Amino acid sequence: MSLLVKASKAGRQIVEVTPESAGWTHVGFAAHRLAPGEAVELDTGARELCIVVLSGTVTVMAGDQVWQDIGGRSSVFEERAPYAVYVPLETRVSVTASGSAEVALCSAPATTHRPARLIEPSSMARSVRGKGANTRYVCDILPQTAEADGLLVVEVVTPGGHSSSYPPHKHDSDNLPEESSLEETYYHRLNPEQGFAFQRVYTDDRSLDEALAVENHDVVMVPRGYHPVTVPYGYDGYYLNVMAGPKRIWQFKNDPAHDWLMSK
Ligand SMILES: O=C(O)C[C@@H](O)[C@H](O)C(=O)CO
Repeated sequence: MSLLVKASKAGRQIVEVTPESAGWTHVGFAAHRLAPGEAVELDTGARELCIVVLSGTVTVMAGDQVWQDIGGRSSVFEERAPYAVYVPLETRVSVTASGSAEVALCSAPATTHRPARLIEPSSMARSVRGKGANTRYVCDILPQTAEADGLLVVEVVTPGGHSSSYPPHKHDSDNLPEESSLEETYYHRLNPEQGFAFQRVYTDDRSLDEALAVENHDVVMVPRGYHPVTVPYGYDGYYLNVMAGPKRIWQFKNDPAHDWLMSK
């Protein structure tokens, strides 16, 4: 099975990964393009959900709570954090677009009945990582310091000609404090949209070693292994990461072969 999930060019649902389709246990991801007035409705069931308003403006209803006209980014490449909503398990949800909108639905198994909440852009830490052609821009949407059962959500902009998730790192061994075990999805966007990027997913023994050409809206599933990204000159890359695993801690290990880059 390829780790690349191609996006649908038309229709409301752009792409979807479920634990069943991925053959794993925790992470669920879907992206939807909504026309004005169009809605996506669901019941969270046994999962918690983080709705990320990637672009446009939407109204979110979760149980008896409503957040009217949240969002406002014209594109994921606009230099500002998104609005997001955390929704606990067993909750009826609707997301209705005010104008054209793109939303991400990020989910993981949950057991705690905590209140639904708006996650304001002002509460999200934005940081710059790396140097030179490894510089990238990170926004922590639902980090491990924020309440949730299992979900971690982060977005990253990689300028054209740069690498990110690099030096290559992995988090596939439940071996804290050295490393945690987290499944992960990458929802890729390119600007301009005809661009492409590359992501490699590989393990130390190379029993898994896939080099994937990703286009706008494609998802890469990372069940295990190192997972660096490079974006060619002329195009900027964006991805939204969803991670979850047995413990809600992001503790990664760099590939020893490339760890020297940290002190370059
Ligand atoms: O540092 C980066 O370039 C982004 C990565 O941390 C990315 O969020 C990831 O790989 C998470 O495991």
